[in-house]
Amino acid sequence: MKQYLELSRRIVEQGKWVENERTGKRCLTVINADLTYNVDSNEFPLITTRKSFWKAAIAELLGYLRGYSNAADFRAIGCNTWNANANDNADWLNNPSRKGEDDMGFVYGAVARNFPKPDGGSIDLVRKVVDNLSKGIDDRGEIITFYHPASFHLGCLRPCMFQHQFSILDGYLYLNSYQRSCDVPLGLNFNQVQVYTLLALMAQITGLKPGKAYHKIINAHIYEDQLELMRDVQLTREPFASPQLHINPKIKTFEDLETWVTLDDFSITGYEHHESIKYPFSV
Ligand SMILES: Nc1nc(=O)c2c([nH]1)NC[C@@H]1CN(c3ccc(C(=O)N[C@@H](CCC(=O)O)C(=O)O)cc3)CN21
Ligand SMILES: O=c1ccn([C@H]2C[C@H](O)[C@@H](COP(=O)(O)O)O2)c(=O)[nH]1
Repeated sequence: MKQYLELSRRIVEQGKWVENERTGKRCLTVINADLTYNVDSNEFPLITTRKSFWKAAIAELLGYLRGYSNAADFRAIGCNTWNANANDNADWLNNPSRKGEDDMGFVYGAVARNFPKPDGGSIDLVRKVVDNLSKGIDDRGEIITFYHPASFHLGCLRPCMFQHQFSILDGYLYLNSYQRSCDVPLGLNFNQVQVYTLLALMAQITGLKPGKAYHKIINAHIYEDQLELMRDVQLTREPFASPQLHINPKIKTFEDLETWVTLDDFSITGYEHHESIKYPFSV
């Protein structure tokens, strides 16, 4: 929580204004932030200076791992975050490759699970990483990437948290996650949960002990219509201690994640928080 507040404060105090053409709004922006999460000691990086709807963030992660590319599939598992990008953005609505209501196109997990090969066919990057880690193999390239620039025209949004690399060292599993663009008031609240949970889940299904997760953010910003709430409300609140995340120990394989796992398999204890803040969302 301290890292989140420090980054938010840094943007408020040192950020520069940048015009964003896609949303038509200005963003107060800083470049580069490195956050570390202690998955080994179960310090779940949940925002405490406002109420966090953390389950939706885990649902979004599950949808990515399953390769979903439709906002209705995300809604069905408890996540509403893709409705606007799938259905309310004029550029995407006019894109001839959009396959109707709720279609997100070729994005995120759909890319990683079917990563196109230049010589034809595709590979499943998630499966490859899970299979190797389960055998204790780290080939120094255990990378799940959602980033496929040649396909950007086929999706509603470029991936923001675009790559996750796993490493094994001394029996511990580590994760480095990369994020090119970060909406700190709204997106980061979810992205912190996702980086943490991805390492915890991957360790659990591969039989490794979770170590640290490292989260690198490149462009970290606050939209102009979010600034007042962040500066005058959220940043004036005192944070509480981190809660703990509990994952159903019956989840043992990637197939479990793909088939029966729901949000009921995740719970937290020790979550003390201030009241919710409703930040504006830019489509
Ligand atoms: N401008 C923007 N910011 C983002 O963070 C973002 C995008 N666009 N587009 C793609 C995804 C969708 N994400 C979202 C979308 C909505 C919320 C949101 O409204 N969160 C609310 C409540 C969520 C709920 O009730 O489940 C929040 O208060 O955190 C968060 C992340 C993250 N990403
Ligand atoms: O997981 C996510 C997904 C998206 N965001 C934010 C970051 C930006 O504010 C927008 C995406 O806009 P671009 O013009 O494509 O950069 O969504 C996030 O923070 N986390």
